[in-house]
Amino acid sequence: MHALQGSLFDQTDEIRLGPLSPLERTELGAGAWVDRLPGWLTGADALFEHLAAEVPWRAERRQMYEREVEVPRLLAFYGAGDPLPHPVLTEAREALSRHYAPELGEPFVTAGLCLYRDGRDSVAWHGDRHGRSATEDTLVAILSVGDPRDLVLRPRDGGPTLLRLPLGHGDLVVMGGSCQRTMEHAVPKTARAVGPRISVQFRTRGVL
Ligand SMILES: O=C(O)CCC(=O)C(=O)O
Ligand SMILES: [Fe+2]
Repeated sequence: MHALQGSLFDQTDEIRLGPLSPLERTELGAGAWVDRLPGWLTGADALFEHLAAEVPWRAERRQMYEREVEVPRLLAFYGAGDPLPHPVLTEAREALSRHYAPELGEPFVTAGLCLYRDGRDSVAWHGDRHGRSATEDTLVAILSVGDPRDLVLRPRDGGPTLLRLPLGHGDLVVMGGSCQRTMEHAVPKTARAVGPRISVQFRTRGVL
């Protein structure tokens, strides 16, 4: 794993969330949208180091045709009521639940964590469509720390990539509306020399 290159913009060790008011929405069509707030969290490098060391990361294996292959990223999952691995993540979940309550009508309850060790780690095109999000609109909020990696979005029924969002160092992105059903997202592999990134995804009950 590459060493994390500390961001010039994030030389503080104090781990702190800013206000959510500067969130900016991009409509993607067919009821899908994305909200963005770069640098929501300051002290992101310190949070990265804490999570990289303290979270019980698991390598998962997945059946691919005849072979079992390693999923190219490390994972951890915190269900409803599980204590999160840093108090600022609880704060983040609560702030997001408050901010989106009028639109979402329910709180964020779970946290999925992914560690992309280097540019060979990735996640393929998919929607978070297990459970209720297969048929209902939902919100998935992602807080990223570590070196930025691109989250890319395209329509599910074909068509070019509509958005390429570099996410790292405390950036927040929220996928909403029909996004998980009408769009797909991915974090592609990259040949660039990138350091590790951790993504924290907050979801509602029964959405995976
Ligand atoms: O790395 C990310 O921010 C995206 C992860 C993702 O799409 C997923 O785990 O469902
Ligand atoms: Fe996803």
